[in-house]
Amino acid sequence: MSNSATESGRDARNWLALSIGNSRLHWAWFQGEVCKQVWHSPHLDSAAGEKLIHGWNRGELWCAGLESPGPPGGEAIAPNPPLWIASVVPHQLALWQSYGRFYLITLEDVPLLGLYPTLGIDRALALVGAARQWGWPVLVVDAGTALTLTGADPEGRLVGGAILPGFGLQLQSLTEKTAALPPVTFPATLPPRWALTTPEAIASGVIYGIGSGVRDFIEDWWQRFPTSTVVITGGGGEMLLRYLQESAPEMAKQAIAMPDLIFAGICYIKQQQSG
Ligand SMILES: Nc1ncnc2c1ncn2[C@@H]1O[C@H](COP(=O)(O)OP(=O)(O)OP(=O)(O)O)[C@@H](O)[C@H]1O
Ligand SMILES: CC(C)(CO)[C@@H](O)C(=O)NCCC(=O)O
Ligand SMILES: [K+]
Repeated sequence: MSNSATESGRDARNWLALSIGNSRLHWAWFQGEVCKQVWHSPHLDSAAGEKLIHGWNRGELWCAGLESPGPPGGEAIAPNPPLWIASVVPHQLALWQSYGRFYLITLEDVPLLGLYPTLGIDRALALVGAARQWGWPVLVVDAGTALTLTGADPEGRLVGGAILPGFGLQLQSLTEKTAALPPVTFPATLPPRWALTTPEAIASGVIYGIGSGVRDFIEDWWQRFPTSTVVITGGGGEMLLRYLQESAPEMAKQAIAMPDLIFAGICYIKQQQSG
């Protein structure tokens, strides 16, 4: 095979996945089924989105001339990549609809039994992404802006789940709705449970509060499905695992961290649709 044929073969297999979350955009660059790179960017305004699409349409390397979004290191990506999108934020979705190779993933595309119509597509995709690797039954804990638990039974039927404010949102709401509580940045390590400063007391309340809640949900899940895999994902996933390692080491050993779980789900759906 000539060099250029190899090149174009590789380029044809290039595609992008975009998961539009409530706080950020999550991007992945794929070649076929191989995820080459994952990165995150802020939500874009329409000018930034149009600039990016304009570049793609002109056949420019997709990240050319843009500071964001673009993969760290700025590796070359083929022009006009198909863009597979999952969104839980309608106004951010509108931006991408003018792009010619735009594919929107909806609940109808997800082969999961017992779905309810307003279930978040991110939750559905995380579930099938986890099951593809670990099988059913499976429980996904996604520590994003909202923290969600989503479980499915041995037949791949949604059992249900729960939604609560995530780490960042809990910290932020305390600051915003009280007079005396200062902004607290997300700590890198577990705070002391019995804190003697205000910032640590806030961090303790939020982290041990969320952590023990999640632990209780997992215990309940294992009562129902003792062999189920538990997968932890989302920006707050590391903190959650740190909590479990300290407070419930046996549980932590059995929990699997998959930071890029949503992309496993998107890749699976794309494959199904591409035949
Ligand atoms: N350095 C950090 N500062 C603040 N929050 C952090 C930090 N690291 C992790 N987090 C936590 O992770 C969350 C971000 O996780 P993730 O990237 O999954 O979600 P997101 O982008 O906020 O959410 P979504 O996907 O819902 O937009 C924050 O809301 C917070 O709970
Ligand atoms: C819960 C979030 C915000 C998590 O990203 C998202 O999945 C969503 O908007 N869900 C819709 C409601 C539901 O899942 O029942
Ligand atoms: K979210």
